[in-house]
Amino acid sequence: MAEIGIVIPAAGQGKRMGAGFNKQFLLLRGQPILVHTVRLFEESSYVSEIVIVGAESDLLVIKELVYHHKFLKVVAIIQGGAQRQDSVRTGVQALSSTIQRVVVHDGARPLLTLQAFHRFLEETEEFSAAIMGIQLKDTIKRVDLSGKVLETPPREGLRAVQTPQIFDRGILEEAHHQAEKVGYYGTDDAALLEWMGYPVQMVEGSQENIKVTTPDDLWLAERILAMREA
Ligand SMILES: Nc1ccn([C@@H]2O[C@H](COP(=O)(O)OP(=O)(O)OP(=O)(O)O)[C@@H](O)[C@H]2O)c(=O)n1
Ligand SMILES: C[C@](O)(CO)[C@H](O)COP(=O)(O)O
Repeated sequence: MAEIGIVIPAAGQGKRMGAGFNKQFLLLRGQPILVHTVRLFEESSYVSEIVIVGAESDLLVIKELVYHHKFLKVVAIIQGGAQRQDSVRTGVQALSSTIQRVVVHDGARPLLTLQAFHRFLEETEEFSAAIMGIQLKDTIKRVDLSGKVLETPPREGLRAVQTPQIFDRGILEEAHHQAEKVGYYGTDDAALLEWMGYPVQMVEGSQENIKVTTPDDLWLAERILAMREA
């Protein structure tokens, strides 16, 4: 398997969490969310390098955490941008030039397991771009701004998308570069490749791989981790 470089965007403000500070530092089983996320990749034998992208005001704390936990694969801790996409673009640039396969994983998804990550790597090895997603449990409706229902898209063809997302570095950098040039923003990195016309493969994700976004997610994440420890 090719050498893998990990980019962890962790430069958000966590507004929906409402903690008043970056949610990556909230504790789960006594450890900051970001520590859980980084540890997973530190422990993976497939991973050579990790880049963490943080907000300017958080960089020192992140450096201390990396030092304290002896995360030796972390090669750079750099300042992020205004949007997640800006943070990822900057993060990819900080990987060594030898890294040609890049995984992007939200700092706010601390529940990915080594087993799920390795299965993802194996299932996506042949694809230049691939992502994880899960089937939807609810019916989805498209609505207008007033709330009027416009349509009910068939659920079979829909997935709720997660990270990790894996890419050949060349096309990821090209997509980010072109998107930046014209000011195109997507809510994940795969959207930029789709926009460029590159194929993106979907593989099955994990129901437990939630993004800790709101206080109820923190509650759920704590319970999932407690269950795993039991
Ligand atoms: N400018 C930004 C915005 C987000 N992120 C990161 O992208 C991931 C997914 O974003 P999200 O869960 O939306 O985090 P926040 O942007 O912090 O949340 P909110 O939108 O509630 O402020 C997070 O790990 C977040 O830190 C980032 O690196 N740079
Ligand atoms: C990348 C992502 O986690 C896939 O679901 C999601 O799009 C990030 O969105 P956010 O609004 O930046 O949390």
